[in-house]
Amino acid sequence: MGRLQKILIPSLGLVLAFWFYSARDTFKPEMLRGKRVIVTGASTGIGEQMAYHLARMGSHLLLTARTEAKLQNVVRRCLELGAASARFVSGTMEDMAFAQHVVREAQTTLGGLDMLILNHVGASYFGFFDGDVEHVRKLLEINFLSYVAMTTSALPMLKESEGSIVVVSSMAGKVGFPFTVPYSATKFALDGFFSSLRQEFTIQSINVSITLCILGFIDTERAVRAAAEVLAERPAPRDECALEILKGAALRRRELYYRYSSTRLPLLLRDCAAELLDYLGPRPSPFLAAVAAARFVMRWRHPQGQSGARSGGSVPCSPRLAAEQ
Ligand SMILES: NC(=O)C1=CN([C@@H]2O[C@H](COP(=O)(O)OP(=O)(O)OC[C@H]3O[C@@H](n4cnc5c(N)ncnc54)[C@H](OP(=O)(O)O)[C@@H]3O)[C@@H](O)[C@H]2O)C=CC1
Ligand SMILES: CC(C)CCC[C@@H](C)[C@H]1CC[C@H]2[C@@H]3C(=O)C=C4C[C@@H](O)CC[C@]4(C)[C@H]3CC[C@]12C
Repeated sequence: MGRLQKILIPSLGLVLAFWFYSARDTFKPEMLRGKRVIVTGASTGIGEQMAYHLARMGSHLLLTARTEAKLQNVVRRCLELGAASARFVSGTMEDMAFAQHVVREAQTTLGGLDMLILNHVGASYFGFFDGDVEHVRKLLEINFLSYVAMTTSALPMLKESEGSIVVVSSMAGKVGFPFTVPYSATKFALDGFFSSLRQEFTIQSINVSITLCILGFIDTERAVRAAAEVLAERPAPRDECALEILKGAALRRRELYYRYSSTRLPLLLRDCAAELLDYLGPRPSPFLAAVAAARFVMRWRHPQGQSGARSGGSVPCSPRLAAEQ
């Protein structure tokens, strides 16, 4: 009886705590109706899918990316799907002045902002770190500094609306993963900045939520092109991923994990047995990695039609694949 009490009561407590914590509120699409939302990196991939979901929910959309022609199509589709309004601004997030300009557009065209979704990501390579420091700097500007610049400019509007910031990050921003060294560094930086900022908001009673999204492998074109040959894991669907991000944002969650089994569960292991995770965890299948490396060497020797490898400075035996545009 004594042993039963010792095990049963704490277990029951844990189950109740988990149930209470995970079922606090439920998402309803009306939560996003009429909301004024910026989505960055909205010309393709997860950002494009978020724009379509928001359009169906009746939000006002301001979309951005570099490629005008793609943005035009996404805006047209958003209007067909029922967006309250949809427009775009095209430009590069390498330029902090452009990042700030997008936020000013929300002020002038939407009269304010309820949600800032930071999702864009600059092109990088999927292969061994090649020592290119300039590439790391440029990627930090696109994937990290522009997020900081947009947040800073948008804060007065977000304070006014008691709105939300959504930061799209990755498992590679929580654990070290081979072949994504520069990318991973930029995602870790996001966690440091936004998790600290969230604490300051709490101390200052600033009612702006920050949702950090920890994603696993998703089936967007660029990710599949870059990594599907090397990774044993099957990518998760981008439209479902986009909806989960929006649900987490609307419910003002601090972090969200998609998919849970390939993100939250390995992270629990990281926190209690980091070396075990290094050994077991985010590691490509050795067989697939060898096949990819062999294919890479073939392409490197016969570069016709090859799109992935950069000329000069790259390590010939690295499985650098077509992650660059
Ligand atoms: N797919 C995956 O497996 C995973 C993705 N993630 C994260 O999800 C987010 C979306 O990823 P995903 O949809 O796969 O990415 P995509 O490569 O499909 O899309 C990236 C978007 O960013 C835009 N972009 C690229 N460079 C710039 C730039 N210099 N300035 C402005 N915009 C730019 C692109 O448009 P354009 O080229 O027109 O500028 C595009 O709209 C990213 O933050 C990524 O890190 C996280 C984990 C896994
Ligand atoms: C602990 C393990 C069970 C989970 C491992 C998850 C691994 C396989 C997942 C987590 C994050 C994923 C990468 C990512 O975030 C974004 C990109 C950019 C894209 O252009 C090319 C693909 C790439 C590198 C993804 C590759 C697969 C990664 C490493």
